[in-house]
Amino acid sequence: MRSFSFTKMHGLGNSYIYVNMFKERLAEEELSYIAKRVANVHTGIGSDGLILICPSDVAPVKMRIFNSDGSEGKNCGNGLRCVAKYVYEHGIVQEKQFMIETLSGLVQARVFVEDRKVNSVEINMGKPRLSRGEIPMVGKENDVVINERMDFAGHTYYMTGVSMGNPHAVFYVDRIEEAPVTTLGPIVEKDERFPEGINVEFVEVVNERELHFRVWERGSGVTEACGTGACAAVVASVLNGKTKRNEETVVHLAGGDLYITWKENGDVLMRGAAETICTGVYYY
Ligand SMILES: N[C@@H](CCC[C@H](N)C(=O)O)C(=O)O
Repeated sequence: MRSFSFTKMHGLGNSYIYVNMFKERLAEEELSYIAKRVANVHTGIGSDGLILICPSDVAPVKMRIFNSDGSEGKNCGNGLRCVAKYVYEHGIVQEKQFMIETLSGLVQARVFVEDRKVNSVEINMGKPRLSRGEIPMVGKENDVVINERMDFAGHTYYMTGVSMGNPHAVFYVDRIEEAPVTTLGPIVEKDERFPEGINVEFVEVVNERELHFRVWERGSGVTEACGTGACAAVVASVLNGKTKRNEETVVHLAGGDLYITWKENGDVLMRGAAETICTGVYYY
């Protein structure tokens, strides 16, 4: 029987099993299988997926994220904050500001420390990518998708598309409690107009500085929070004239709040909590 040490962490209830690949060895061809196994709440540990904290050639650390269905994502906002907390608290980095490599590029992390513990983290997520080609979405490669009329399952909706290194479809609703997360979410996720699938976000605008938010994540379904999704929601809201550029917006997710600013220079800043739940050894 094989085993590895893990740490379970969460960002606003979006939980992953984190494995320190500076110490552990997992076979590349087994990663998808391991993600599915550990995520299972009955027969595994229970999580939204698996995150590997890996050595990098271009930064002090690299994050890889696998959803609970075993698919590999290219970015994860809540995961980045937890990785930043982990590497700082485990002495893998000594600075309070450092770069993290992801499959979609480099981001900058800044940890806020009290009594040697990281209590919140800010990530500069870089610039959103807005063209259909970048999201990716079928159609004219360079066109943006802002409040575009789209039909799903015979009904008409209006969608804004944003990539934060991973793809997001943002829909506005009048009341967040009535958002069709579990009905429309899976239909949009697998729609053939999104060749790599898509994360689906529902947003209620409270005012110019506050949004309510729920998510159906590609590869994991309903989760308590999605960091990249919350960034996409703020970018979409600026593009739709609902919130302001260069001003912090509070996004209320099911698991708590994130503070997000789409800066004048194009970068998106995301700030919020990162928590350790437990550590253990997993046998498989
Ligand atoms: N929960 C994450 C996003 C995880 C990956 C996503 N499901 C995808 O496949 O793109 C976040 O906090 O951003």
